[in-house]
Amino acid sequence: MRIAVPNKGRLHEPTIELLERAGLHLERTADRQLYADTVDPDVSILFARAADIPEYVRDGAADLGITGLDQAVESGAVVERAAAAGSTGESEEDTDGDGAGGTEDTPLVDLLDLGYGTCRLVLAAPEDGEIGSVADLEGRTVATEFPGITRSYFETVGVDAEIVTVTGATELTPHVEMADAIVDITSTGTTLKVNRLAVIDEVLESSVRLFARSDVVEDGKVREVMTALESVLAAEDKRYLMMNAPTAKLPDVKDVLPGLGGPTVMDVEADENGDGMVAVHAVVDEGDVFSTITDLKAVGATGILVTEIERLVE
Ligand SMILES: Nc1ncnc2c1ncn2[C@@H]1O[C@H](COP(=O)(O)OP(=O)(O)OP(=O)(O)O)[C@@H](O)[C@H]1O
Ligand SMILES: O=P(O)(O)OC[C@H]1O[C@H](OP(=O)(O)OP(=O)(O)O)[C@H](O)[C@@H]1O
Ligand SMILES: [Mg+2]
Repeated sequence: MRIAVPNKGRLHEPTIELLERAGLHLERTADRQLYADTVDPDVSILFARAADIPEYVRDGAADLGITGLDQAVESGAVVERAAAAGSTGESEEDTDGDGAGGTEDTPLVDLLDLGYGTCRLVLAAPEDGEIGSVADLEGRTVATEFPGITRSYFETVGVDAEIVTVTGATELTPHVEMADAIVDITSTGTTLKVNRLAVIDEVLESSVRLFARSDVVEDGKVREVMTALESVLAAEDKRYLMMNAPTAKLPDVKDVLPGLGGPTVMDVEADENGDGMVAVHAVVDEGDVFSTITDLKAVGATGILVTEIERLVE
């Protein structure tokens, strides 16, 4: 089974890190290699441009792909969100398949939101300029790296604008009379601000997803990879707490722990006075750690350890 992942750009490093944390260690010898084996003999990695990954998956060159939702929609694919159990669910976003000129009806299934590369595709125009709403763009020019999504957006809002395709530095185009507005990615908003551009409308919300072709969604290996990635995401905002407590205080300790299920309790040697002691382990939300520790100390827990969790399979 092959997974296509970004070969460069801002999505490359976090994607490799995620695969590693999921236990799919890459075995590669040189940088810029196009292909890598993993510790699992049945899983290999293809490195491709983020924009090409949807096509690799649709064509069957890869079974899974990791890239931005914006790239999947721009590829012209119909993007379906996976239902919880894995069967294909409803269509998401404005992905009627003709958006970016795609003709084939091969859906891409959005299996998992991987939680990074979070950004918005927005329509923006110079601050204090003539363009204050999308209607002002009738007969005007819009520059973008996403011509398919942009064309589809203008069709939906019923405004006839000319689309100019650029491959980068889109924010510059309104200032050199190439375009009256742009459709581009924003996350912190810094680039728009520096270029004195104001957001007029939101076109698409995006983040990095795990995509599959619909015919491989139920495949056992695909499920395994998905579970491994999910286990990393599930562990991210959890911490593992370990502590000792007098056996007599165990009910109080249990009351304080908002853990996943009940805590694990083990007998340990009695203290110097011969009183019974237990070791208690529990998984708690990262956001609860601070207050939980205060409460645990108050009920007599000692030797409290907090550690990160690599993966959590529920
Ligand atoms: N500022 C941003 N914040 C969050 N996510 C972003 C941002 N810019 C881009 N992305 C996401 O990353 C994807 C790829 O963008 P990136 O610029 O890294 O790749 P690229 O354009 O193919 O690479 P390069 O620009 O080096 O050729 C985008 O499609 C989008 O999903
Ligand atoms: O809202 P911000 O945080 O400022 O991010 C937005 C910028 O990030 C992306 O560019 P990128 O850094 O990928 O450069 P690129 O144009 O070379 O792809 C995007 O094209 C915007 O220009
Ligand atoms: Mg970029």
